Amino acid sequence: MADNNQELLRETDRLHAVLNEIDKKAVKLKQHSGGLKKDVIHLRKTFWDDIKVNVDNMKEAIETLSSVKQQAELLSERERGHQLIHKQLATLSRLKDSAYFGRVDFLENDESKKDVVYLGTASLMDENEEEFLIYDWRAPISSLYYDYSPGPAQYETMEGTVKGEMELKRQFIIRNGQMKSMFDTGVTIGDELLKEVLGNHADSNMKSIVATIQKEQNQIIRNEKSKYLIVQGVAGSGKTSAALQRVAYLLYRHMNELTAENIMLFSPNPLFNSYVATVLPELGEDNMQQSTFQEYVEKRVGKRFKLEDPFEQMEYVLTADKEENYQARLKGIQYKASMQFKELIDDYVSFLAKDQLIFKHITFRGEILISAQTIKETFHSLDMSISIPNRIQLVKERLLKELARKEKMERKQEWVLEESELLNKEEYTEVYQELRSDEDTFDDIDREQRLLAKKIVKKHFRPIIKAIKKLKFIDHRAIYRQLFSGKVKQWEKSPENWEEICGYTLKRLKQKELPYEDATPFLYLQDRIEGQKINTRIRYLFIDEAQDYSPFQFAVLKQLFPNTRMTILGDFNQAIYAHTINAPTLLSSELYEKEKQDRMVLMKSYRSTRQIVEFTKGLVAGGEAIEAFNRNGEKPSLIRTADQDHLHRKIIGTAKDQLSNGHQTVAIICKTAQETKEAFHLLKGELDVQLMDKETYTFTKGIIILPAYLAKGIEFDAVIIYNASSSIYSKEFERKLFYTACTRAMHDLKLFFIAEKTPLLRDVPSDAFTLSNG
Ligand SMILES: Nc1ncnc2c1ncn2[C@@H]1O[C@H](COP(=O)(O)OP(=O)(O)OP(=O)(O)O)[C@@H](O)[C@H]1O
Repeated sequence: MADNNQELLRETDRLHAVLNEIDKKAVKLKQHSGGLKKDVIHLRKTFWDDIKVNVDNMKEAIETLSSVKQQAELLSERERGHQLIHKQLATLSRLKDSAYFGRVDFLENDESKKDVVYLGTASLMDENEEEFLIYDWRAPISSLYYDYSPGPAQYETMEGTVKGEMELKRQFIIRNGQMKSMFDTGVTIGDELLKEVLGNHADSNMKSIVATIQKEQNQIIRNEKSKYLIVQGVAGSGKTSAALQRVAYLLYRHMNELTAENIMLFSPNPLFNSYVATVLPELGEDNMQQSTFQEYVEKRVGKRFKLEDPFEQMEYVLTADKEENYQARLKGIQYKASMQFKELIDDYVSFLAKDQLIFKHITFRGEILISAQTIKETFHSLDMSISIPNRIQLVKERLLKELARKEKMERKQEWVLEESELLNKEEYTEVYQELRSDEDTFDDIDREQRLLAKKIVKKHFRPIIKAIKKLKFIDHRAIYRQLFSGKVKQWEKSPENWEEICGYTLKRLKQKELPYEDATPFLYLQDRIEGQKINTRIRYLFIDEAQDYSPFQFAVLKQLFPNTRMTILGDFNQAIYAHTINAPTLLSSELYEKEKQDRMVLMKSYRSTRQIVEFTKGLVAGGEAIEAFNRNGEKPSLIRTADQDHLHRKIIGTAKDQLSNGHQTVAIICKTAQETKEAFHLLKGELDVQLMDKETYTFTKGIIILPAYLAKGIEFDAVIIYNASSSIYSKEFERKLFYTACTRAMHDLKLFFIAEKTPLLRDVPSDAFTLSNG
């Protein structure tokens, strides 16, 4: 047994021996690094000494260039070497703190000697570089630790399955190089260690979970089979954690051909980006690329519209139900997320191909250089059987030719002469020098003037050429608007309420606003006309909070990343956007070809105490199946208050108590940004509270106040639901938002309300919470 003193002594001795080896390795590396550093400094100082610069003739110039190149290569090789050592030293320092966290003894079938495998965040060899003192947790054999309890066990390698018997499984807690505890486990990963980890306080950064990865999470981390790996996991089941460890795993598995530059994570908001940013560096890996879908859309829409973000749309859906267009917009949001709308756009593209594409004039100095009508005629003069994007390319070529002709003609214009007279001295000298280098021309005044004119016109035409190359002559705004106009109002495939949807959309587009629900269709239509943009750099894409994406968005992502493997993680119970009401999302299996998808389901929640999970599972349909990890705390409390003033007094007292009880992050979660702002102004005089809005990129410990949709993906020691009254959370479609808010709590959940509590609590068993008057 692990508490056997002899065993503990043996393990402590081994730990010391390993630490010793780490020290020795570090010393060696430092010596080597010192040498390299000197080399680098020396090379930089003497870079030009060994190079004979000679550019008198071509041959000499080539020789000079090649010796510069050689010298630069030498320098960069030394620099790379230095960086590598720096990285290795950082790994050793991590191992010095916590060398390993697990051990398995495994006897392979038909072998007489067992393998003793110690698992840590990186591997370490012995002095002779023969035996592994520590195995990286991502090594094939390490899988045993996550997948089996003692008994028959097996693991996969490149060569096939290795079978045998696991004779021992042991866990260690090693901190600052000290053995804090160790225990042998029977079950997969002992509850003890997990309980200890989960009982800790929340941080403003996520932590790595390598020591306690659960079997089903390990399957997600190591899955390499399918193009689409789809994970439906209940709140707090470790989806984001598994995704990040999976990134680390992939970087290890494919270390020679994959770098962090080839992996991208789409996350729900910028705050989440900073929340997860420390996990990979903690594991010694570089962070993957991170973005939000909105960032991608924004970049592409550019300045053409005032683009709405998903949070503004959410705010509208939650607060504007009294506005006259509300229903029309809601229907529009749902329709525009669907594949039906995508099909309608496809039909529209065929219609455009005939003769309805809209172009912009190409203008110069306030005059039309090439009219939209001419561009249109050019487009329609081309063979109809050629695809639109190819025809656009041909139009582009012709426009560039035409522009070259116009550029020549422009040189004779009066303004060019005027501008050449107005050139300042520097500009003139520059031109003059250029002319001088052109043999025998400097005394030819006419020639000089012509060249000057050429240069001036060229400078002015450059932005036009650039715009043409970027296909700016297509009027995408007008084309999208036309889709909703009288001209094409009656589509065979248009939905019942198409007129209403058109009315609302046109109103927004005319104000140069692009509602969030129109952003994806707008870009899709643009791509159908210009040709698709394809990203080949990203080889693995992770989409967290996948329930927020519509089938239409997925169609666009699939086109953008045709060869990318995707890991798609989400929870249908947290689908809070209006387009997901009774509609498929990125988690729906019908979006994927059967043979290309692998689906995993996580039912156990690790984040919250058993009492919080028992409460929150009553909030959603099918919640009975959600399992709680067995960690105890207080039951959530519902506190009735008389009015807003009373509510505030109670919240202030509760938040302060939670902090003094040792909770480090306390979140007051409101329904909307509007409610958050109002509450913040009323509370801030008496409570040290930080306001979080969509522009907040980081948060620190203490009390924060934020709307529920920004709390997505994040967790807090204690959560206060600001106002769970029936007047605030009254509609069925707010259920998932309410569930998302409550499931952010790790240890403590308190809900306040005025007069009557929300009807969304109706199915929560009364013994799952305490109810009191404040
Ligand atoms: N195997 C594990 N060992 C230790 N901690 C774990 C493990 N799995 C999950 N956790 C912890 O549970 C919490 C929730 O994990 P995570 O945020 O990854 O869940 P999620 O499924 O993405 O949640 P949500 O959908 O609610 O945002 C985190 O604190 C995480 O560290």
